[in-house]
Amino acid sequence: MAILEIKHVSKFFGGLAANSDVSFTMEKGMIMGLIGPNGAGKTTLFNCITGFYPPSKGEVLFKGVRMNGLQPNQVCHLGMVRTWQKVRPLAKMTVLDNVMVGALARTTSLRVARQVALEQLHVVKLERKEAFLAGGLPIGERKKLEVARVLATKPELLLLDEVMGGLNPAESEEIIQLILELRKGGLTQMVIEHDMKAIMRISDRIVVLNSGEKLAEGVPQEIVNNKDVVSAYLGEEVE
Ligand SMILES: Nc1ncnc2c1ncn2[C@@H]1O[C@H](COP(=O)(O)OP(=O)(O)OP(=O)(O)O)[C@@H](O)[C@H]1O
Repeated sequence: MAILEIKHVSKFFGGLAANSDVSFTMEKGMIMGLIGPNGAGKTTLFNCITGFYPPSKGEVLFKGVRMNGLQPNQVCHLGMVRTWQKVRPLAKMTVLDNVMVGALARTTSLRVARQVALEQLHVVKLERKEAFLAGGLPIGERKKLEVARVLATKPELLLLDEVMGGLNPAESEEIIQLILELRKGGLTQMVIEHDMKAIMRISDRIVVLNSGEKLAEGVPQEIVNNKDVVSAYLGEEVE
């Protein structure tokens, strides 16, 4: 059974269709790349999947359960969680406490939450910063902190929204390796990313959105060779 089924999802803001009749499915353990030009509707689709917006039409099934109408915390509890393009850590709290907030979605024990948070800081290689204030971290480490915080909620499906945005090549490479490590551990992931080389490397399949609609879907090689995709990205580097 597919872990995620997006069925004919549309989202309207007044007269604007930010998502229009989008359908695709994801199998457990895969990485799905979600790409498209600016304003294509990628973040809106994340919001519709994870309960931040109710879809105007269509439905989202996670592990066969209908997500429409659920709140983000309920969706998180069922095992699906997203990161944000613009990371906003709890600036005046330590790095460890930030990650404990994620862990507390699953436990009421501070001791257990601390243990889970330390494990996740180790996964993202931020363990040496556990006592630092989150607000003082540089952007590369803030992004890792955001990933640790959502990992601490123990998701089965993780949605990453431009987690490499604003990072230098070395920091991006660290995130790529992290995403690949998480896949090895069996975590299913959907990744929005503008860095085409990165998305081609990590994705098992890719969905392309354009003006709210699904323009194409396939393995990376099919997407690179798709004329419609190339023309949607005219002027942007696809390979
Ligand atoms: N809350 C909102 N109210 C009104 N319009 C919105 C809202 N959120 C998004 N939009 C519009 O919906 C369209 C899709 O936006 P969205 O942010 O989903 O695109 P995107 O593909 O994630 O873009 P980017 O790559 O620039 O982040 C845009 O035209 C945007 O202005």
